[in-house]
Amino acid sequence: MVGTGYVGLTTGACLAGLGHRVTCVDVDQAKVARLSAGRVDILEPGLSELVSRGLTSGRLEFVVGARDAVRDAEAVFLCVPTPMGAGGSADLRAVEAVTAEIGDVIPPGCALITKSTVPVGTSKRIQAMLGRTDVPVVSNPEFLREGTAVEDFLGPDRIVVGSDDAAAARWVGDLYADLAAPVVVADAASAELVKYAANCFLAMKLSYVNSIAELCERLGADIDLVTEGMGYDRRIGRSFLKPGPGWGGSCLPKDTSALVKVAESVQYDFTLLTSAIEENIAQRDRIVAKIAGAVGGTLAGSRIGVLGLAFKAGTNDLRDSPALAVASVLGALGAELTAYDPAVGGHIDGMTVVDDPYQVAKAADAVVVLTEWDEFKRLDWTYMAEQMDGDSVVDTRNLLDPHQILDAGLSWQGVGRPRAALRRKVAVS
Ligand SMILES: NC(=O)c1ccc[n+]([C@@H]2O[C@H](COP(=O)([O-])OP(=O)(O)OC[C@H]3O[C@@H](n4cnc5c(N)ncnc54)[C@H](O)[C@@H]3O)[C@@H](O)[C@H]2O)c1
Ligand SMILES: O=c1ccn([C@@H]2O[C@H](COP(=O)(O)OP(=O)(O)O[C@H]3O[C@H](CO)[C@@H](O)[C@H](O)[C@H]3O)[C@@H](O)[C@H]2O)c(=O)[nH]1
Repeated sequence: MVGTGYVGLTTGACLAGLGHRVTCVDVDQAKVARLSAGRVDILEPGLSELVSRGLTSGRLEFVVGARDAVRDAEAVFLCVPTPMGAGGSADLRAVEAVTAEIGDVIPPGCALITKSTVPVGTSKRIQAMLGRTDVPVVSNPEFLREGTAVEDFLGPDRIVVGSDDAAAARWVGDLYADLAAPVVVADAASAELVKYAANCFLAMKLSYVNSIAELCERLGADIDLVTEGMGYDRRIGRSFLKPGPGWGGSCLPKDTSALVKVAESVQYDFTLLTSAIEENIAQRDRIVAKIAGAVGGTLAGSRIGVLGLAFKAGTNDLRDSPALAVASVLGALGAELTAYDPAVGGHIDGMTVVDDPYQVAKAADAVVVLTEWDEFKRLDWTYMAEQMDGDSVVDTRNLLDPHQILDAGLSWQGVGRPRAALRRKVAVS
């Protein structure tokens, strides 16, 4: 397993738990030392336990240096980063570096598997770089979500394996036999495209929901009721319908951008997807405007309490966090920010990060919810109101019970929920 991040560590620890012998490799020596001592830095329920069990059983080990690690491997998984590169395409330097590092020492017959998200054509490129016909290259994209990585890995909706060597693809699919998930066996290009097609579909779904939320505000409808009504249609589904400050995280932004670039490379103008990306920026700007409105129109000199910094609840990952993006625009426009996130501490430029949620309310003109942590629902909002100078609460995740906020003497604004929508929700039977 090359790369011990969200994907590599989860895959390694889970496969060890399923009985495989796994060596996890990273270039980060300090991380390897921590992991070898059983210390996991990321917030992933169940992962520490799996790592400890793997270490104790001897089925899991952590090392620096891929060359030695792959010498007697039957399968090598590439789980290294593929961030957004200059110009918006996927940056494949880590994938290529590992391929170059191990290319001449992978044993014949060993499958080289891309679990990293890589553009269509990467399997072919790796095969060409290897210059070997005795090492099949297989695409096996990963669909786990951060915050539920172990649960998602062990209970996937599907496994996708793709290669121009069909037998190798099926062999990789068999590694997951214990997971009882449907296995889609494909050619390499199709498997690589599944990953982008899925992530970009999710991003488009969210941009669509955020657009409908905007319409709700302008038309006096309630997005919670609209999405509830939509979600019962099994063709649409109930999940991924929550409006918010925009979608983010380490995957959706870079993967949407990369697919636009892939489309450009074959002269296809993917306007549906570029619109979804533009809509995501517009959503962030509308949220900033809403917050500005809540402090009287001028952010300069205002004091804003920020609840939530992570890109979604359940993770301490700040990569491409919409919460941080909104906060940084507020800061750039002159607002003074005090922020709290249950999973994030330390210094962040442009704001004071505190470790007590009530401190964000101190002398604040407005308090803004940017990440949907359940903990914020349980705050004593009467006490929050007493701490504040102003009375505005902007709930960009529609997380709080508006009635509780109003009862505390504060004003409440959500997303796609005009004030008229504060009436009781219509029950669906
Ligand atoms: N994070 C997710 O939820 C998720 C889900 C599915 C797919 N993916 C994809 O999986 C890939 C990895 O993502 P991640 O979030 O796990 O990354 P990450 O940043 O959490 O971890 C990557 C790890 O790879 C290590 N690394 C970098 N270069 C290396 C090299 N040359 N040799 C060995 N190790 C090296 C880094 O030190 C780091 O520990 C990306 O392509 C991503 O798009 C991520
Ligand atoms: O109803 C919703 C659901 C999500 N989001 C936002 O969308 C973003 C992405 O959320 P999520 O998809 O849960 O995060 P990730 O952990 O990045 O997972 C995505 O990206 C991974 C990396 O490719 C894939 O493996 C997963 O299948 C895919 O869901 C976050 O900012 C969320 O706050 C909403 O605003 N409303």
